Amino acid sequence: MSARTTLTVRLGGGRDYPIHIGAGILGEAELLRPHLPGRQVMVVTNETVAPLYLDALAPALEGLERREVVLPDGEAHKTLATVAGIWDALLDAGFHRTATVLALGGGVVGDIAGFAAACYQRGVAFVQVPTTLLAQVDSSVGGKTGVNHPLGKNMIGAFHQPRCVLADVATLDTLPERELRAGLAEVIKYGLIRDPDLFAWLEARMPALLARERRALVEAVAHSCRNKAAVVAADEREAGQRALLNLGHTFGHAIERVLGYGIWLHGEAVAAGMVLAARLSVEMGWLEPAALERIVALLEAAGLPTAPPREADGGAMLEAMGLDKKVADGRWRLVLLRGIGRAVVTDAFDRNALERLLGAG
Ligand SMILES: NC(=O)c1ccc[n+]([C@@H]2O[C@H](COP(=O)([O-])OP(=O)(O)OC[C@H]3O[C@@H](n4cnc5c(N)ncnc54)[C@H](O)[C@@H]3O)[C@@H](O)[C@H]2O)c1
Ligand SMILES: O=C(O)C(=O)C[C@@H](O)[C@H](O)[C@H](O)COP(=O)(O)O
Ligand SMILES: [Zn+2]
Repeated sequence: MSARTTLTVRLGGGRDYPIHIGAGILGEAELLRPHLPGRQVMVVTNETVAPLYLDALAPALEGLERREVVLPDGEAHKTLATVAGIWDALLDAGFHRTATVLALGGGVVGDIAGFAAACYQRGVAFVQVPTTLLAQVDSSVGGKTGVNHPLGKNMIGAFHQPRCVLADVATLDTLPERELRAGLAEVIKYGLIRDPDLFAWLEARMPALLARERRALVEAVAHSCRNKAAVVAADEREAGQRALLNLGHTFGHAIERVLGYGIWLHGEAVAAGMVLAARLSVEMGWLEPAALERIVALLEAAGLPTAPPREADGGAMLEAMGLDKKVADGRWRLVLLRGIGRAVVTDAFDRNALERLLGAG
């Protein structure tokens, strides 16, 4: 694979969009400019990312009417109140329907900014410039935007697709180690749900990824986005197979909520959640114990947790899981595994086994 690559998310109806992946592409105007409907751009970023990357982005926006909103950092700020602050800034600036909201940051900034864009004047253009591994491999693609509610993760939101995604892996140089590892959880997820070759590649290339070798990072982002783009193109609004992207998330979101948002990182909670899903799959006789061992070994190699934290009470986890967005008319659905690279969405799981697994039986 070359140092840079471009993929396309195929939605049809004139809504296809590019994902540009490379090192040092942040300031390249020609990648961004064709996707901006007007001259007004509101850059939404946070207090950590702004001093690191606002200047590097500037050449891409030269000559435009550019404003910034700098949010406080952290999952705890992924709230409706933060979104309201962005709407205030858009109105204060006199921004019109031809404005673009550009998210510069990780998944938290992207989810918040995307939701602000989805609602402002009933929807303005949105561009994603993800600067964490997790955001580059997952959250910047696919159009899920939104915020948390005290009772549940991502409970308030909208589907609002970006016009363009610009993933500059050079920005990952400054990412804290713990955040890099958290991003790897979502990469491993794609291997587990639909790409056994990616899983095997990760088993071989984990040291290179942890060493942040550029080539390995570009490949990991490209493999991940290729998988996500295919799933999203086939099922944009999660009527069916898109729910596979939720592997580990019913458990993971419950961990995040029960501990308090921001205590465990999203990727960490998803890692532990994927192991719980794999263990339940083994209990059901759907997954070979040897596959579970491979999954645990890969997550350990990435330095990720493979069990929920002791403080996450099983009963509280179950209660949180009952609010999951895949629950339909009270019928729970989980993403389970029938092999590495073969996930299913199912309501045919053993409730007693689930309760035993969480220590809530
Ligand atoms: N919309 C989706 O499809 C989707 C998919 C997966 C996750 N998510 C959401 O994404 C969020 C997690 O995103 P995340 O893991 O990117 O966390 P994050 O946005 O909190 O970023 C992690 C940390 O890294 C900092 N940071 C960002 N870029 C940096 C850089 N280049 N150098 C140094 N520091 C940097 C941030 O300020 C933050 O402190 C969760 O809220 C999760 O629910 C959404
Ligand atoms: O894009 C999707 O679809 C996903 O499920 C990707 C997940 O990694 C992501 O965490 C998403 O925000 C979870 O969605 P939710 O609908 O369960 O809130
Ligand atoms: Zn996720």
